[in-house]
Amino acid sequence: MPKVLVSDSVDRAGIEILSQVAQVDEKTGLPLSDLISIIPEYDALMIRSGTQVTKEVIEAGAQLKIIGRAGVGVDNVDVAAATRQGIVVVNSPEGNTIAAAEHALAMMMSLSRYVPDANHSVKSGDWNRKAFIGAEIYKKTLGLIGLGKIGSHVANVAKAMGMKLIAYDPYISNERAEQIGCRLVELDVLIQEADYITLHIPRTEETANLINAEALAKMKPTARIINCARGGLIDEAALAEAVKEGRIAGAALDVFGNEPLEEDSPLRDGGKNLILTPHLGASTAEAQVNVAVDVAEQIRDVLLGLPARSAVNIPGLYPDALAKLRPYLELAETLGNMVGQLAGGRVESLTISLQGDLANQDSKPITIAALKGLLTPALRERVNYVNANIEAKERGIRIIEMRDASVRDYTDSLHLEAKGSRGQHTVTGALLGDGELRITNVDEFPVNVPPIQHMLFTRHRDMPGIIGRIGSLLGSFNVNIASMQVGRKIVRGDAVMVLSLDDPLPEGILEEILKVSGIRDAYTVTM
Ligand SMILES: NC(=O)c1ccc[n+]([C@@H]2O[C@H](COP(=O)([O-])OP(=O)(O)OC[C@H]3O[C@@H](n4cnc5c(N)ncnc54)[C@H](O)[C@@H]3O)[C@@H](O)[C@H]2O)c1
Ligand SMILES: O=C(O)CC[C@@H](O)C(=O)O
Repeated sequence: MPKVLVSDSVDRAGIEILSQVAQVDEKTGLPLSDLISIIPEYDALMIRSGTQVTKEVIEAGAQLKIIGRAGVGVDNVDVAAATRQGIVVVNSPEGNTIAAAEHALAMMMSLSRYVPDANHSVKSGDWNRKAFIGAEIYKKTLGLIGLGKIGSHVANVAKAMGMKLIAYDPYISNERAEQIGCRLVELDVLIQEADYITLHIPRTEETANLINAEALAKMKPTARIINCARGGLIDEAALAEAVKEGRIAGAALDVFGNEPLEEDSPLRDGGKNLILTPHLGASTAEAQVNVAVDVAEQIRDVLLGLPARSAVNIPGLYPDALAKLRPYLELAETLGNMVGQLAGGRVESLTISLQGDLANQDSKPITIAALKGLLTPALRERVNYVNANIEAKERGIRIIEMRDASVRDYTDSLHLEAKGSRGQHTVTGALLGDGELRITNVDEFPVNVPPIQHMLFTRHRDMPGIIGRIGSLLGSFNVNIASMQVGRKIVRGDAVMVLSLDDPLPEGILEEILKVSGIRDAYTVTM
């Protein structure tokens, strides 16, 4: 009988499902070293946010077939290490949507009417009605940062309560926002116009510290901000100061940069205008049953040799088909991610061309993998092989599939073309004999580079000195170049440069690159 380790507390409904097919051991609060020493015995691991599934845990889990996260965020799992080892990582992308949305709404109402402090005051023997004069939310403007599943539900409820809605989400179409009754605006406008700001975005390189001291300074003095999404989106020290000094009216946080929140965090001294909860967004009886059942069913299915429905890293295919397709899926996902970033946020269409021998393969999983890659910068772990198609359709992305067996530059290659806010861009990639990925063409210019985490692409005029100038500029910002490739069709004509970098590009450098004579465009791509 297979063995499942449940290392965080999950609802009994999940344990009962697992017990039908496996021996289930519940061992919560294990130190990392203990987890590493016992994990080799297990076929599956079920967690919430309390267990850190590091590379070491995954490498020790020689028998592991699946890691199930009873919740959305897989930030506590090294997904790349799991994928390399062929371990399926599954989550429950929707099981706690309503719970998290309702918590954000509860925070908004509590902030407006000082519910926590008023409650505390009565319980301490006081009857002070003057200290708690609140504000109405009716006819106030709610600014939603992120209009995905949770943001949309918050918007619908807030609309019914008479609020005006504005939203900032660079990956959502105007049509979708209109359906929800929201006006899409730029971030700066939202920050300056909203009476309430609520965040419903993942934490990514792009969103880390999105609400910093500068943004807080632009908010209305009567405005209140709520974060029930992820820690690290708001500068906590700057927020504590802004609330303390009355530069904004209040803040409510459920999530923090470090959890549990540090004892000496300045947020703890925020008074009645700062409400803190210990990451309770998903903590409803209903959500806990939903996520436990959703994930336990997937673990059961994978242990029985069936596909998982919400795999974050590997699509829901039968194991044999999956083993054959996996390298192409990785290629498609990488190219999708890359072409989406080159095309800019709001992608209108994606054309996927299967070339050479690949033209004879089942295109569906490859298209889904490309869409998953395309949507990953926006949705992170919320996009998976199951929902990528639906998410793309909801965003109004037109998908075109093509096959051309006659293209024979490589045995098989994949060509993606995306049209977005920065125009039309293309990327082609292939698998080398050893299974290594190669980008073989960018914007129809031939190159030969392996994809890596930090990359810089330029469009420029092929002319003497340009490569040296870009190299020196990166050097002056202390950015190390791992490799560099130039692709051109004719000498001294149009060209592309692809630089693989050891370090992320610091702020401001793109503007400097664009000033270099001969450079027409420059884009960063982070994988
Ligand atoms: N507090 C909790 O317990 C709890 C519970 C569930 C979910 N969450 C978190 O809530 C967040 C939102 O979840 P969801 O289910 O709505 O996710 P979702 O994927 O459905 O929506 C996220 C939205 O953010 C948008 N987005 C991405 N990058 C952006 C950017 N730079 N600027 C503006 N918008 C951007 C995306 O386009 C998308 O529409 C996630 O971080 C999730 O982990 C927290
Ligand atoms: O309560 C939890 O397990 C975390 C909930 C939430 O942040 C999630 O990512 O699903």
